[in-house]
Amino acid sequence: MGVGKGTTARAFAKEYGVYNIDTDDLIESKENKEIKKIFEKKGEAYFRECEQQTADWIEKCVTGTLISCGGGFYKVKNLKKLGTVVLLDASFEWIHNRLKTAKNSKQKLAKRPLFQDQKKAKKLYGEREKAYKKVADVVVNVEGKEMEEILKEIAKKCKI
Ligand SMILES: Nc1ncnc2c1ncn2[C@@H]1O[C@H](COP(=O)(O)OP(=O)(O)O)[C@@H](O)[C@H]1O
Ligand SMILES: O=C(O)C1=C[C@@H](OP(=O)(O)O)[C@@H](O)[C@H](O)C1
Repeated sequence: MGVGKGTTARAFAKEYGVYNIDTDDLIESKENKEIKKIFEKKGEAYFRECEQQTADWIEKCVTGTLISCGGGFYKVKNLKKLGTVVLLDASFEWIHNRLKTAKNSKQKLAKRPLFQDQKKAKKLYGEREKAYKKVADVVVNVEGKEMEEILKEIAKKCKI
């Protein structure tokens, strides 16, 4: 949540001339609702089902594409069948601080239902930290780094 998956994926796609898709965008489009509204109206469990359906579609239909995802997507059953898993890593405090001090920070926090309560968000981060590292093929620490450096590190570690 807020580490920069979407932004980095878009920058990477531009730099390396590949196509990229985002699982949250795909879900919003299919459901014709913003993520926030899906959580409000149908609940988190339903959203997780949407993520699994998206993962199933990716496994069946998508190749040669950079995919960014939501922070909970790592839980889909077939994650390791989808491709190289890149973890963008940063501390909770750093992520929270960047979101908090961003230009339209209210909006950025509001669109993330699981980031509404800072204590709960930190707890979730703590619970996921180990699991993220376990599923990742490649880990790139992004804290305090310029985008150019992040992109180079991803490309090098993924041998692109
Ligand atoms: N490398 C970066 N440098 C500066 N700001 C960034 C960078 N990556 C992301 N951001 C900012 O951080 C916020 C969260 O990024 P986003 O890509 O939406 O994260 P995620 O997809 O992981 O939730 C956005 O406001 C974005 O503009
Ligand atoms: O961490 C999570 O469980 C979620 C992260 C969000 O995406 P970002 O990681 O882009 O904020 C979005 O998928 C949804 O609000 C749930």
